[in-house]
Amino acid sequence: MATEPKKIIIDTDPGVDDAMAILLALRSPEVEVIGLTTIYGNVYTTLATRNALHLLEIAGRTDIPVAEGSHVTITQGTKLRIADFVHGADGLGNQNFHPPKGKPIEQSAADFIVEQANLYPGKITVVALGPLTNIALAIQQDPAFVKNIGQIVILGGAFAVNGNVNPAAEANIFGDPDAADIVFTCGADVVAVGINVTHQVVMTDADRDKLVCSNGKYAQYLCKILEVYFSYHHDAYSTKGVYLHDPTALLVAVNPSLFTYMEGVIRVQTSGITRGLTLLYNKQKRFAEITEWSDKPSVKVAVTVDAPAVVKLFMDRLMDS
Ligand SMILES: O=c1[nH]cnc2c1ncn2[C@@H]1O[C@H](CO)[C@@H](O)[C@H]1O
Repeated sequence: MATEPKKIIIDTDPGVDDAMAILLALRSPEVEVIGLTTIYGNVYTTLATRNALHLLEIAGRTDIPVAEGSHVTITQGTKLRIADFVHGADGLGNQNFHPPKGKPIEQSAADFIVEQANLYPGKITVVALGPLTNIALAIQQDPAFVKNIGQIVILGGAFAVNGNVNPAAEANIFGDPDAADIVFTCGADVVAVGINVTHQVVMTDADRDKLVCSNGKYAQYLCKILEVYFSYHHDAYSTKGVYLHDPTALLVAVNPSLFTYMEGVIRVQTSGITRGLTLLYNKQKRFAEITEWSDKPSVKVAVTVDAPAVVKLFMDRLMDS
């Protein structure tokens, strides 16, 4: 008996590696993308929406709705940290593509996520690739959301390693630490994939050459937008290639057995010099005192990844497109 594909909503701030993840999802029969919701992070939300619509037009999938998300943090903060130096001013490698023809739907991202979780209780997976504002809003808007949502896969956090914004914080959590703390402690089925895992998954310069030489339609598109992302990595890291953050997290929804996990309680530091720090309590010690981790629900955190298998799946599916 054929199993039905898993319904996923991708909450995204495209972004070069977001584009990789979205195109990979559209090439993955294990999942059905039922919507994209947008958020600030790699670009501002308005541009994220435009890029999401653009990517669906490139892919010939304008049947998939795009719902625009929040322009401010969960605490109404407007001083956002935008990573245009990683992805280019347009978020897609400074290619200045034509504006998309399509428009976002009238519903907000949070309303769309809540509605879909209600329509298909236990069946929807949200793959969150940016700051977690929209997901926290969904949790606040609907008390039944936590019970209705199937799973929330989060690209975010730096578990027992340095961050990528500063030594304490990873970019998506740093973008809205208050929202992240709400999502990690909400009680839903949450899986976190931090940069301790995604930094093991590298697309090398040689892999890029392979993409360039392939006839895959999506591969050809990605090659156009990769230059800025590659040169940022060459400057910022000593790795010979780029990290596949977003596609790696997407693959948790596609094939969870590519990873191993541990369970524990995650809290997020929301102020001070370690704002955005994610701290996992692994439950190996029973503390005498009540702590900020006591009585909070556990989540799953990815700890290892079959990196060669992830890179291969990514390459194969994009080259064969
Ligand atoms: O150095 C960086 N600063 C800010 N954002 C980054 C950096 N590297 C990658 N990303 C973006 O943030 C997420 C992973 O933390 C990824 O979505 C990536 O696109």
